[in-house]
Amino acid sequence: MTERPLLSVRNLEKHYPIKQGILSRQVGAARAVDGISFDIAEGETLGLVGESGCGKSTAATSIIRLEEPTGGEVLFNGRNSAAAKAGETNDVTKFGDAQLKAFRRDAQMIFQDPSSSLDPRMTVGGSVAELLEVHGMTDKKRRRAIVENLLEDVGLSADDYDRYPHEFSGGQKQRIALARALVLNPDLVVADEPVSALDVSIRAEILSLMNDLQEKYGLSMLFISHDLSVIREVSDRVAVMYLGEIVEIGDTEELFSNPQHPYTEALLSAVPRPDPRRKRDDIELKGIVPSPTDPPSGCRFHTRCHRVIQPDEYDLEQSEWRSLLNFRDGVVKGGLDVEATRELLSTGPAETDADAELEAELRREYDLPERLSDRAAERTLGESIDHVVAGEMAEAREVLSSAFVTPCEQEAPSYTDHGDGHRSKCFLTQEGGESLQNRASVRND
Ligand SMILES: Nc1ncnc2c1ncn2[C@@H]1O[C@H](COP(=O)(O)OP(=O)(O)OP(=O)(O)O)[C@@H](O)[C@H]1O
Repeated sequence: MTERPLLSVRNLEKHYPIKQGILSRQVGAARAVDGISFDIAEGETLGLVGESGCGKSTAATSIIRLEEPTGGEVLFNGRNSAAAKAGETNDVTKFGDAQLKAFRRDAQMIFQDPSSSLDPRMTVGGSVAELLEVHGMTDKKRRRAIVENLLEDVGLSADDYDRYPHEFSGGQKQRIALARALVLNPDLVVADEPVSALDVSIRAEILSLMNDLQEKYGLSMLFISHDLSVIREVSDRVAVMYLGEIVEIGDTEELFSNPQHPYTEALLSAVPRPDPRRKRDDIELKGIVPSPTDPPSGCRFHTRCHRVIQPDEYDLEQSEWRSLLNFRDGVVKGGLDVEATRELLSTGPAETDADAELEAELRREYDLPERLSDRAAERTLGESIDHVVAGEMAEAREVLSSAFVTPCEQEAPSYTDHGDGHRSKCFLTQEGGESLQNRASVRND
């Protein structure tokens, strides 16, 4: 690793305004990327992983300045981007037109759909060579020679120069997109889900080609995927993103073998195992990713976390505590439709006790046992369910939101350093310094 990283992203933000009314007044913001920081060294691949909607693509397009970031810095030390020129900024977010043009040589992007970067009316060679022309190469023969060479480098043939995109398969089109990304000899390639749209049989070929090209061209890469197996294969380091934030970052093998954030742990538990007979505790990530327009308070993952912290006064099974918070949120945030549940039950046998049946159904719906293992918590839960059954929702909300509060929602955790650049953002490892592996494993049965 050289002293100065090729790319340093610092507190990068992209907030989309939410407007309403005829005057289009701004009423809020979608915090798609909300203060992310990382470095990418020369020749290094950083994998960026997370569920759909967590902000990966927005991070990519903001870094490359296809969209204007709303905050933070993107410090870039590429060959042509003027960083070397005394007195000029190396912050991409502040680049003027000339610097931006140079940056567009140094930093290239590859998208999930290769067709998006290919003009169907141009030969593939023409659309790759076009970039050389735009950046000042006037010699047509030279352009053709360079592109023919490159087509061979990406596993196509020089003869493919005069063919059109529709004559190629998806995998071949992604090879052409790679040639297009590489023709200006960039320092950085940002690849956003480059193999997700391809047949599984083709994926391995393209990934291995990308690995080879990276070595040959000495590229740095930001590789985005929702698929941890793909990320593991290509990345030197991995950043895990959740709802606009990076919750964990570290060397690939370290992060995979010793995850420090419950979200990473849950993502890893969903990766297919080489040997399915090997026992492992599957962690089911329940619920959808909350909206970046209204992210949860404190730790953003607390609404789904299987390790969400209990207050000292209770001694509940961890899964009970999770269910209790889900029930609380259902009542408090209005996700629970008591009348619909009651109506559904009213089709059952007439002689059953409707209120008792409703209580049982609510407990079933939220995976709450007949009785919680903690007596005080059970008393409070019982009281709140009585209110719900009686239709006293305000009272139920009051009881639940004052009795069941997790420290995880009260303030945001800061990063804990686990050594060698491995950092995570969770109270569990922050407070005791104890690793997740040393804690009792948590299962969702
Ligand atoms: N132009 C926009 N205006 C408002 N919100 C947006 C806009 N573009 C994206 N978002 C929101 O920002 C969040 C992050 O989206 P983004 O596409 O970056 O996520 P992602 O992790 O790349 O997901 P995917 O893998 O599905 O593309 C989403 O909630 C999305 O709805």
